[in-house]
Amino acid sequence: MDAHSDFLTVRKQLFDFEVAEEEKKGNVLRKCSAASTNLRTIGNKLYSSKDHDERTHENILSLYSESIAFAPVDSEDLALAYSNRSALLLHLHYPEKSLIDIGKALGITKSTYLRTKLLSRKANCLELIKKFTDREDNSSDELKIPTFTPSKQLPCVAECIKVDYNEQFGRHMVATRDIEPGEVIIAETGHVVFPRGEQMYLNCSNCLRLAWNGIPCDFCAFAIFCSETCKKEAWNAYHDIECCIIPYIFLKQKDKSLMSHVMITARIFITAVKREGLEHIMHTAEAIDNQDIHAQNVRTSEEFNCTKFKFLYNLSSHDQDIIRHYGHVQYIEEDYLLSVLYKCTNIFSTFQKIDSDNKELYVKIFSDIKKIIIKLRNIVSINNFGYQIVGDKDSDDSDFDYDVLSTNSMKGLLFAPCSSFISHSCYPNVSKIFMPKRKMVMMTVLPVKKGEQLYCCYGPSITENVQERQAYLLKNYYFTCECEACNNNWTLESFNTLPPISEVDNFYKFVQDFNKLKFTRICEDWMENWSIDMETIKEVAEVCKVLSKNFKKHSSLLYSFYYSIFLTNAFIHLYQEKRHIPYQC
Ligand SMILES: C[S@@+](CC[C@H](N)C(=O)[O-])C[C@H]1O[C@@H](n2cnc3c(N)ncnc32)[C@H](O)[C@@H]1O
Repeated sequence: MDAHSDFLTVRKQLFDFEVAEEEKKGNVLRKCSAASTNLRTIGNKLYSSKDHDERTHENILSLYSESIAFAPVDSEDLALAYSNRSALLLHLHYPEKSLIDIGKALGITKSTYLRTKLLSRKANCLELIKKFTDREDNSSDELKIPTFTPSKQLPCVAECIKVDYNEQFGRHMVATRDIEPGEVIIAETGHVVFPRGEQMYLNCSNCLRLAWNGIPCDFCAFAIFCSETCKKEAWNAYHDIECCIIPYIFLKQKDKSLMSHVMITARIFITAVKREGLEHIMHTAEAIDNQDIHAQNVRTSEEFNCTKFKFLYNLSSHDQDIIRHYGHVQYIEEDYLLSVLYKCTNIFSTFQKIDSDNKELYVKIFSDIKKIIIKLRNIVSINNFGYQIVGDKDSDDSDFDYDVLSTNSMKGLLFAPCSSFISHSCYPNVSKIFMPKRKMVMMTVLPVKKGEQLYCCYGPSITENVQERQAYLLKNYYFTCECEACNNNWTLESFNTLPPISEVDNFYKFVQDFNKLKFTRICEDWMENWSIDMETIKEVAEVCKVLSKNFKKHSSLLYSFYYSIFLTNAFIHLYQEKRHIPYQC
């Protein structure tokens, strides 16, 4: 193709897209009273239905918050949506949260009828506050996790860890001393997050915190924030630009599960352009793309700055593997992202002025930008973390779901670039938890010897067979797993096949030691009360040591695995953000 036809293709791609078309088709893209009323009405229907459970409460909250997001600024619709959400919050016995929404509604409405209703609800709230304050909200920011001395290489990583490189795993994390189980090794505040499709109006768009009193963006209808601070932070970092494109991305992206990937890509790109300037990031990208693979992987400590584009653009992207898997299908998303950014924002203003006679330059610039967006999208695919939370115990006593991998408990995606240097293992020695304000914390759940690699679990573990887990990792992360468990064909079943007693060197001594540790009491206590504290964790660690001292390698692996699961659950129980939407009302 010659430069002229390239130029025509680029122009067509950038200009043929007519945003108004979507609205002509009746798709709601902006704040709109009718859409807000509609959402409120659906919420009201659910609210007045007979049976409420946790899921119903969650749906009503989401619908009222969505109605708030669609209501035009300072409109009666906005007042009504806040008013309805205040009714739900009072219904859930959250009088203090209800008062916040009542205040917002009173500040807007001109209707005497609504004011009277709101004032009467306010009196009910105050009455209830006299009896008790809001139920405990477990999404506190102040949960204290054990701290560590930061490494010089990466400040969010403990000094007992360094980033290393080899051909087999690429960059990975290695222990620089023996590490005990239970040590915190990484505490990173994610660079950006994006909520999962159906969670968009429940959780803060900027930090993923459950937004009981979510406040809307003043311009678009596609973001809810947990506080004015998050709203401002998002606006300054990326939302001023994102706000103009998000409706179109939302409409175009049929597969809502991919929406978060595209939006995280957009946020990384916008944030980088705002911080470092478009020309600068284009030069950086070109320099990195032209480096040989060794130079790309071995970095100096000065270059480990997680907020810098140079660092982000250097993460693993498996570009060639992705093309092999998906062909060019994925590029449609990036074309679209580029075209809405061009059409609806001034992010490319430096280049938009280029004289269209300089066709070659025009084509080069936009194909270079497209290349950057494609690579960022691939980086997001490989390096994102699913931000998980756990339900609260009393939401369903009989059937408490601790399945932390369940997608139901996933709020959205978190992009935490430093933590993504850690490799995967199906028998991991590190576990991760998610805390408010985009924080992800990793801690060891098995002993790690100096020089050993640290591994967390990207999804599958030895509870699945080797073929299944390898297929999952190849499909989602484009690698054939070379962890110890896969190399040795380990599964839980293969551990279970050995008769434990024949494995013990001195059975009676072992039984004596074991009984001293009252392991059964610990397990019973845990199952009944979920009461795990640091003392219990230490006791279980002792059990683990006795087991590994007395058992030969194979059997001790089984116990170590159970121990690591115990510790993982203990940490989740102690520290991870919990979703407590009451199931009773
Ligand atoms: C999130 S990145 C980890 C950091 C990456 N090694 C780097 O150099 O940037 C995931 C990639 O690391 C490599 N990797 C991680 N765990 C692995 C494993 N168990 N076996 C083989 N490769 C692995 C794969 O290339 C995978 O796509």
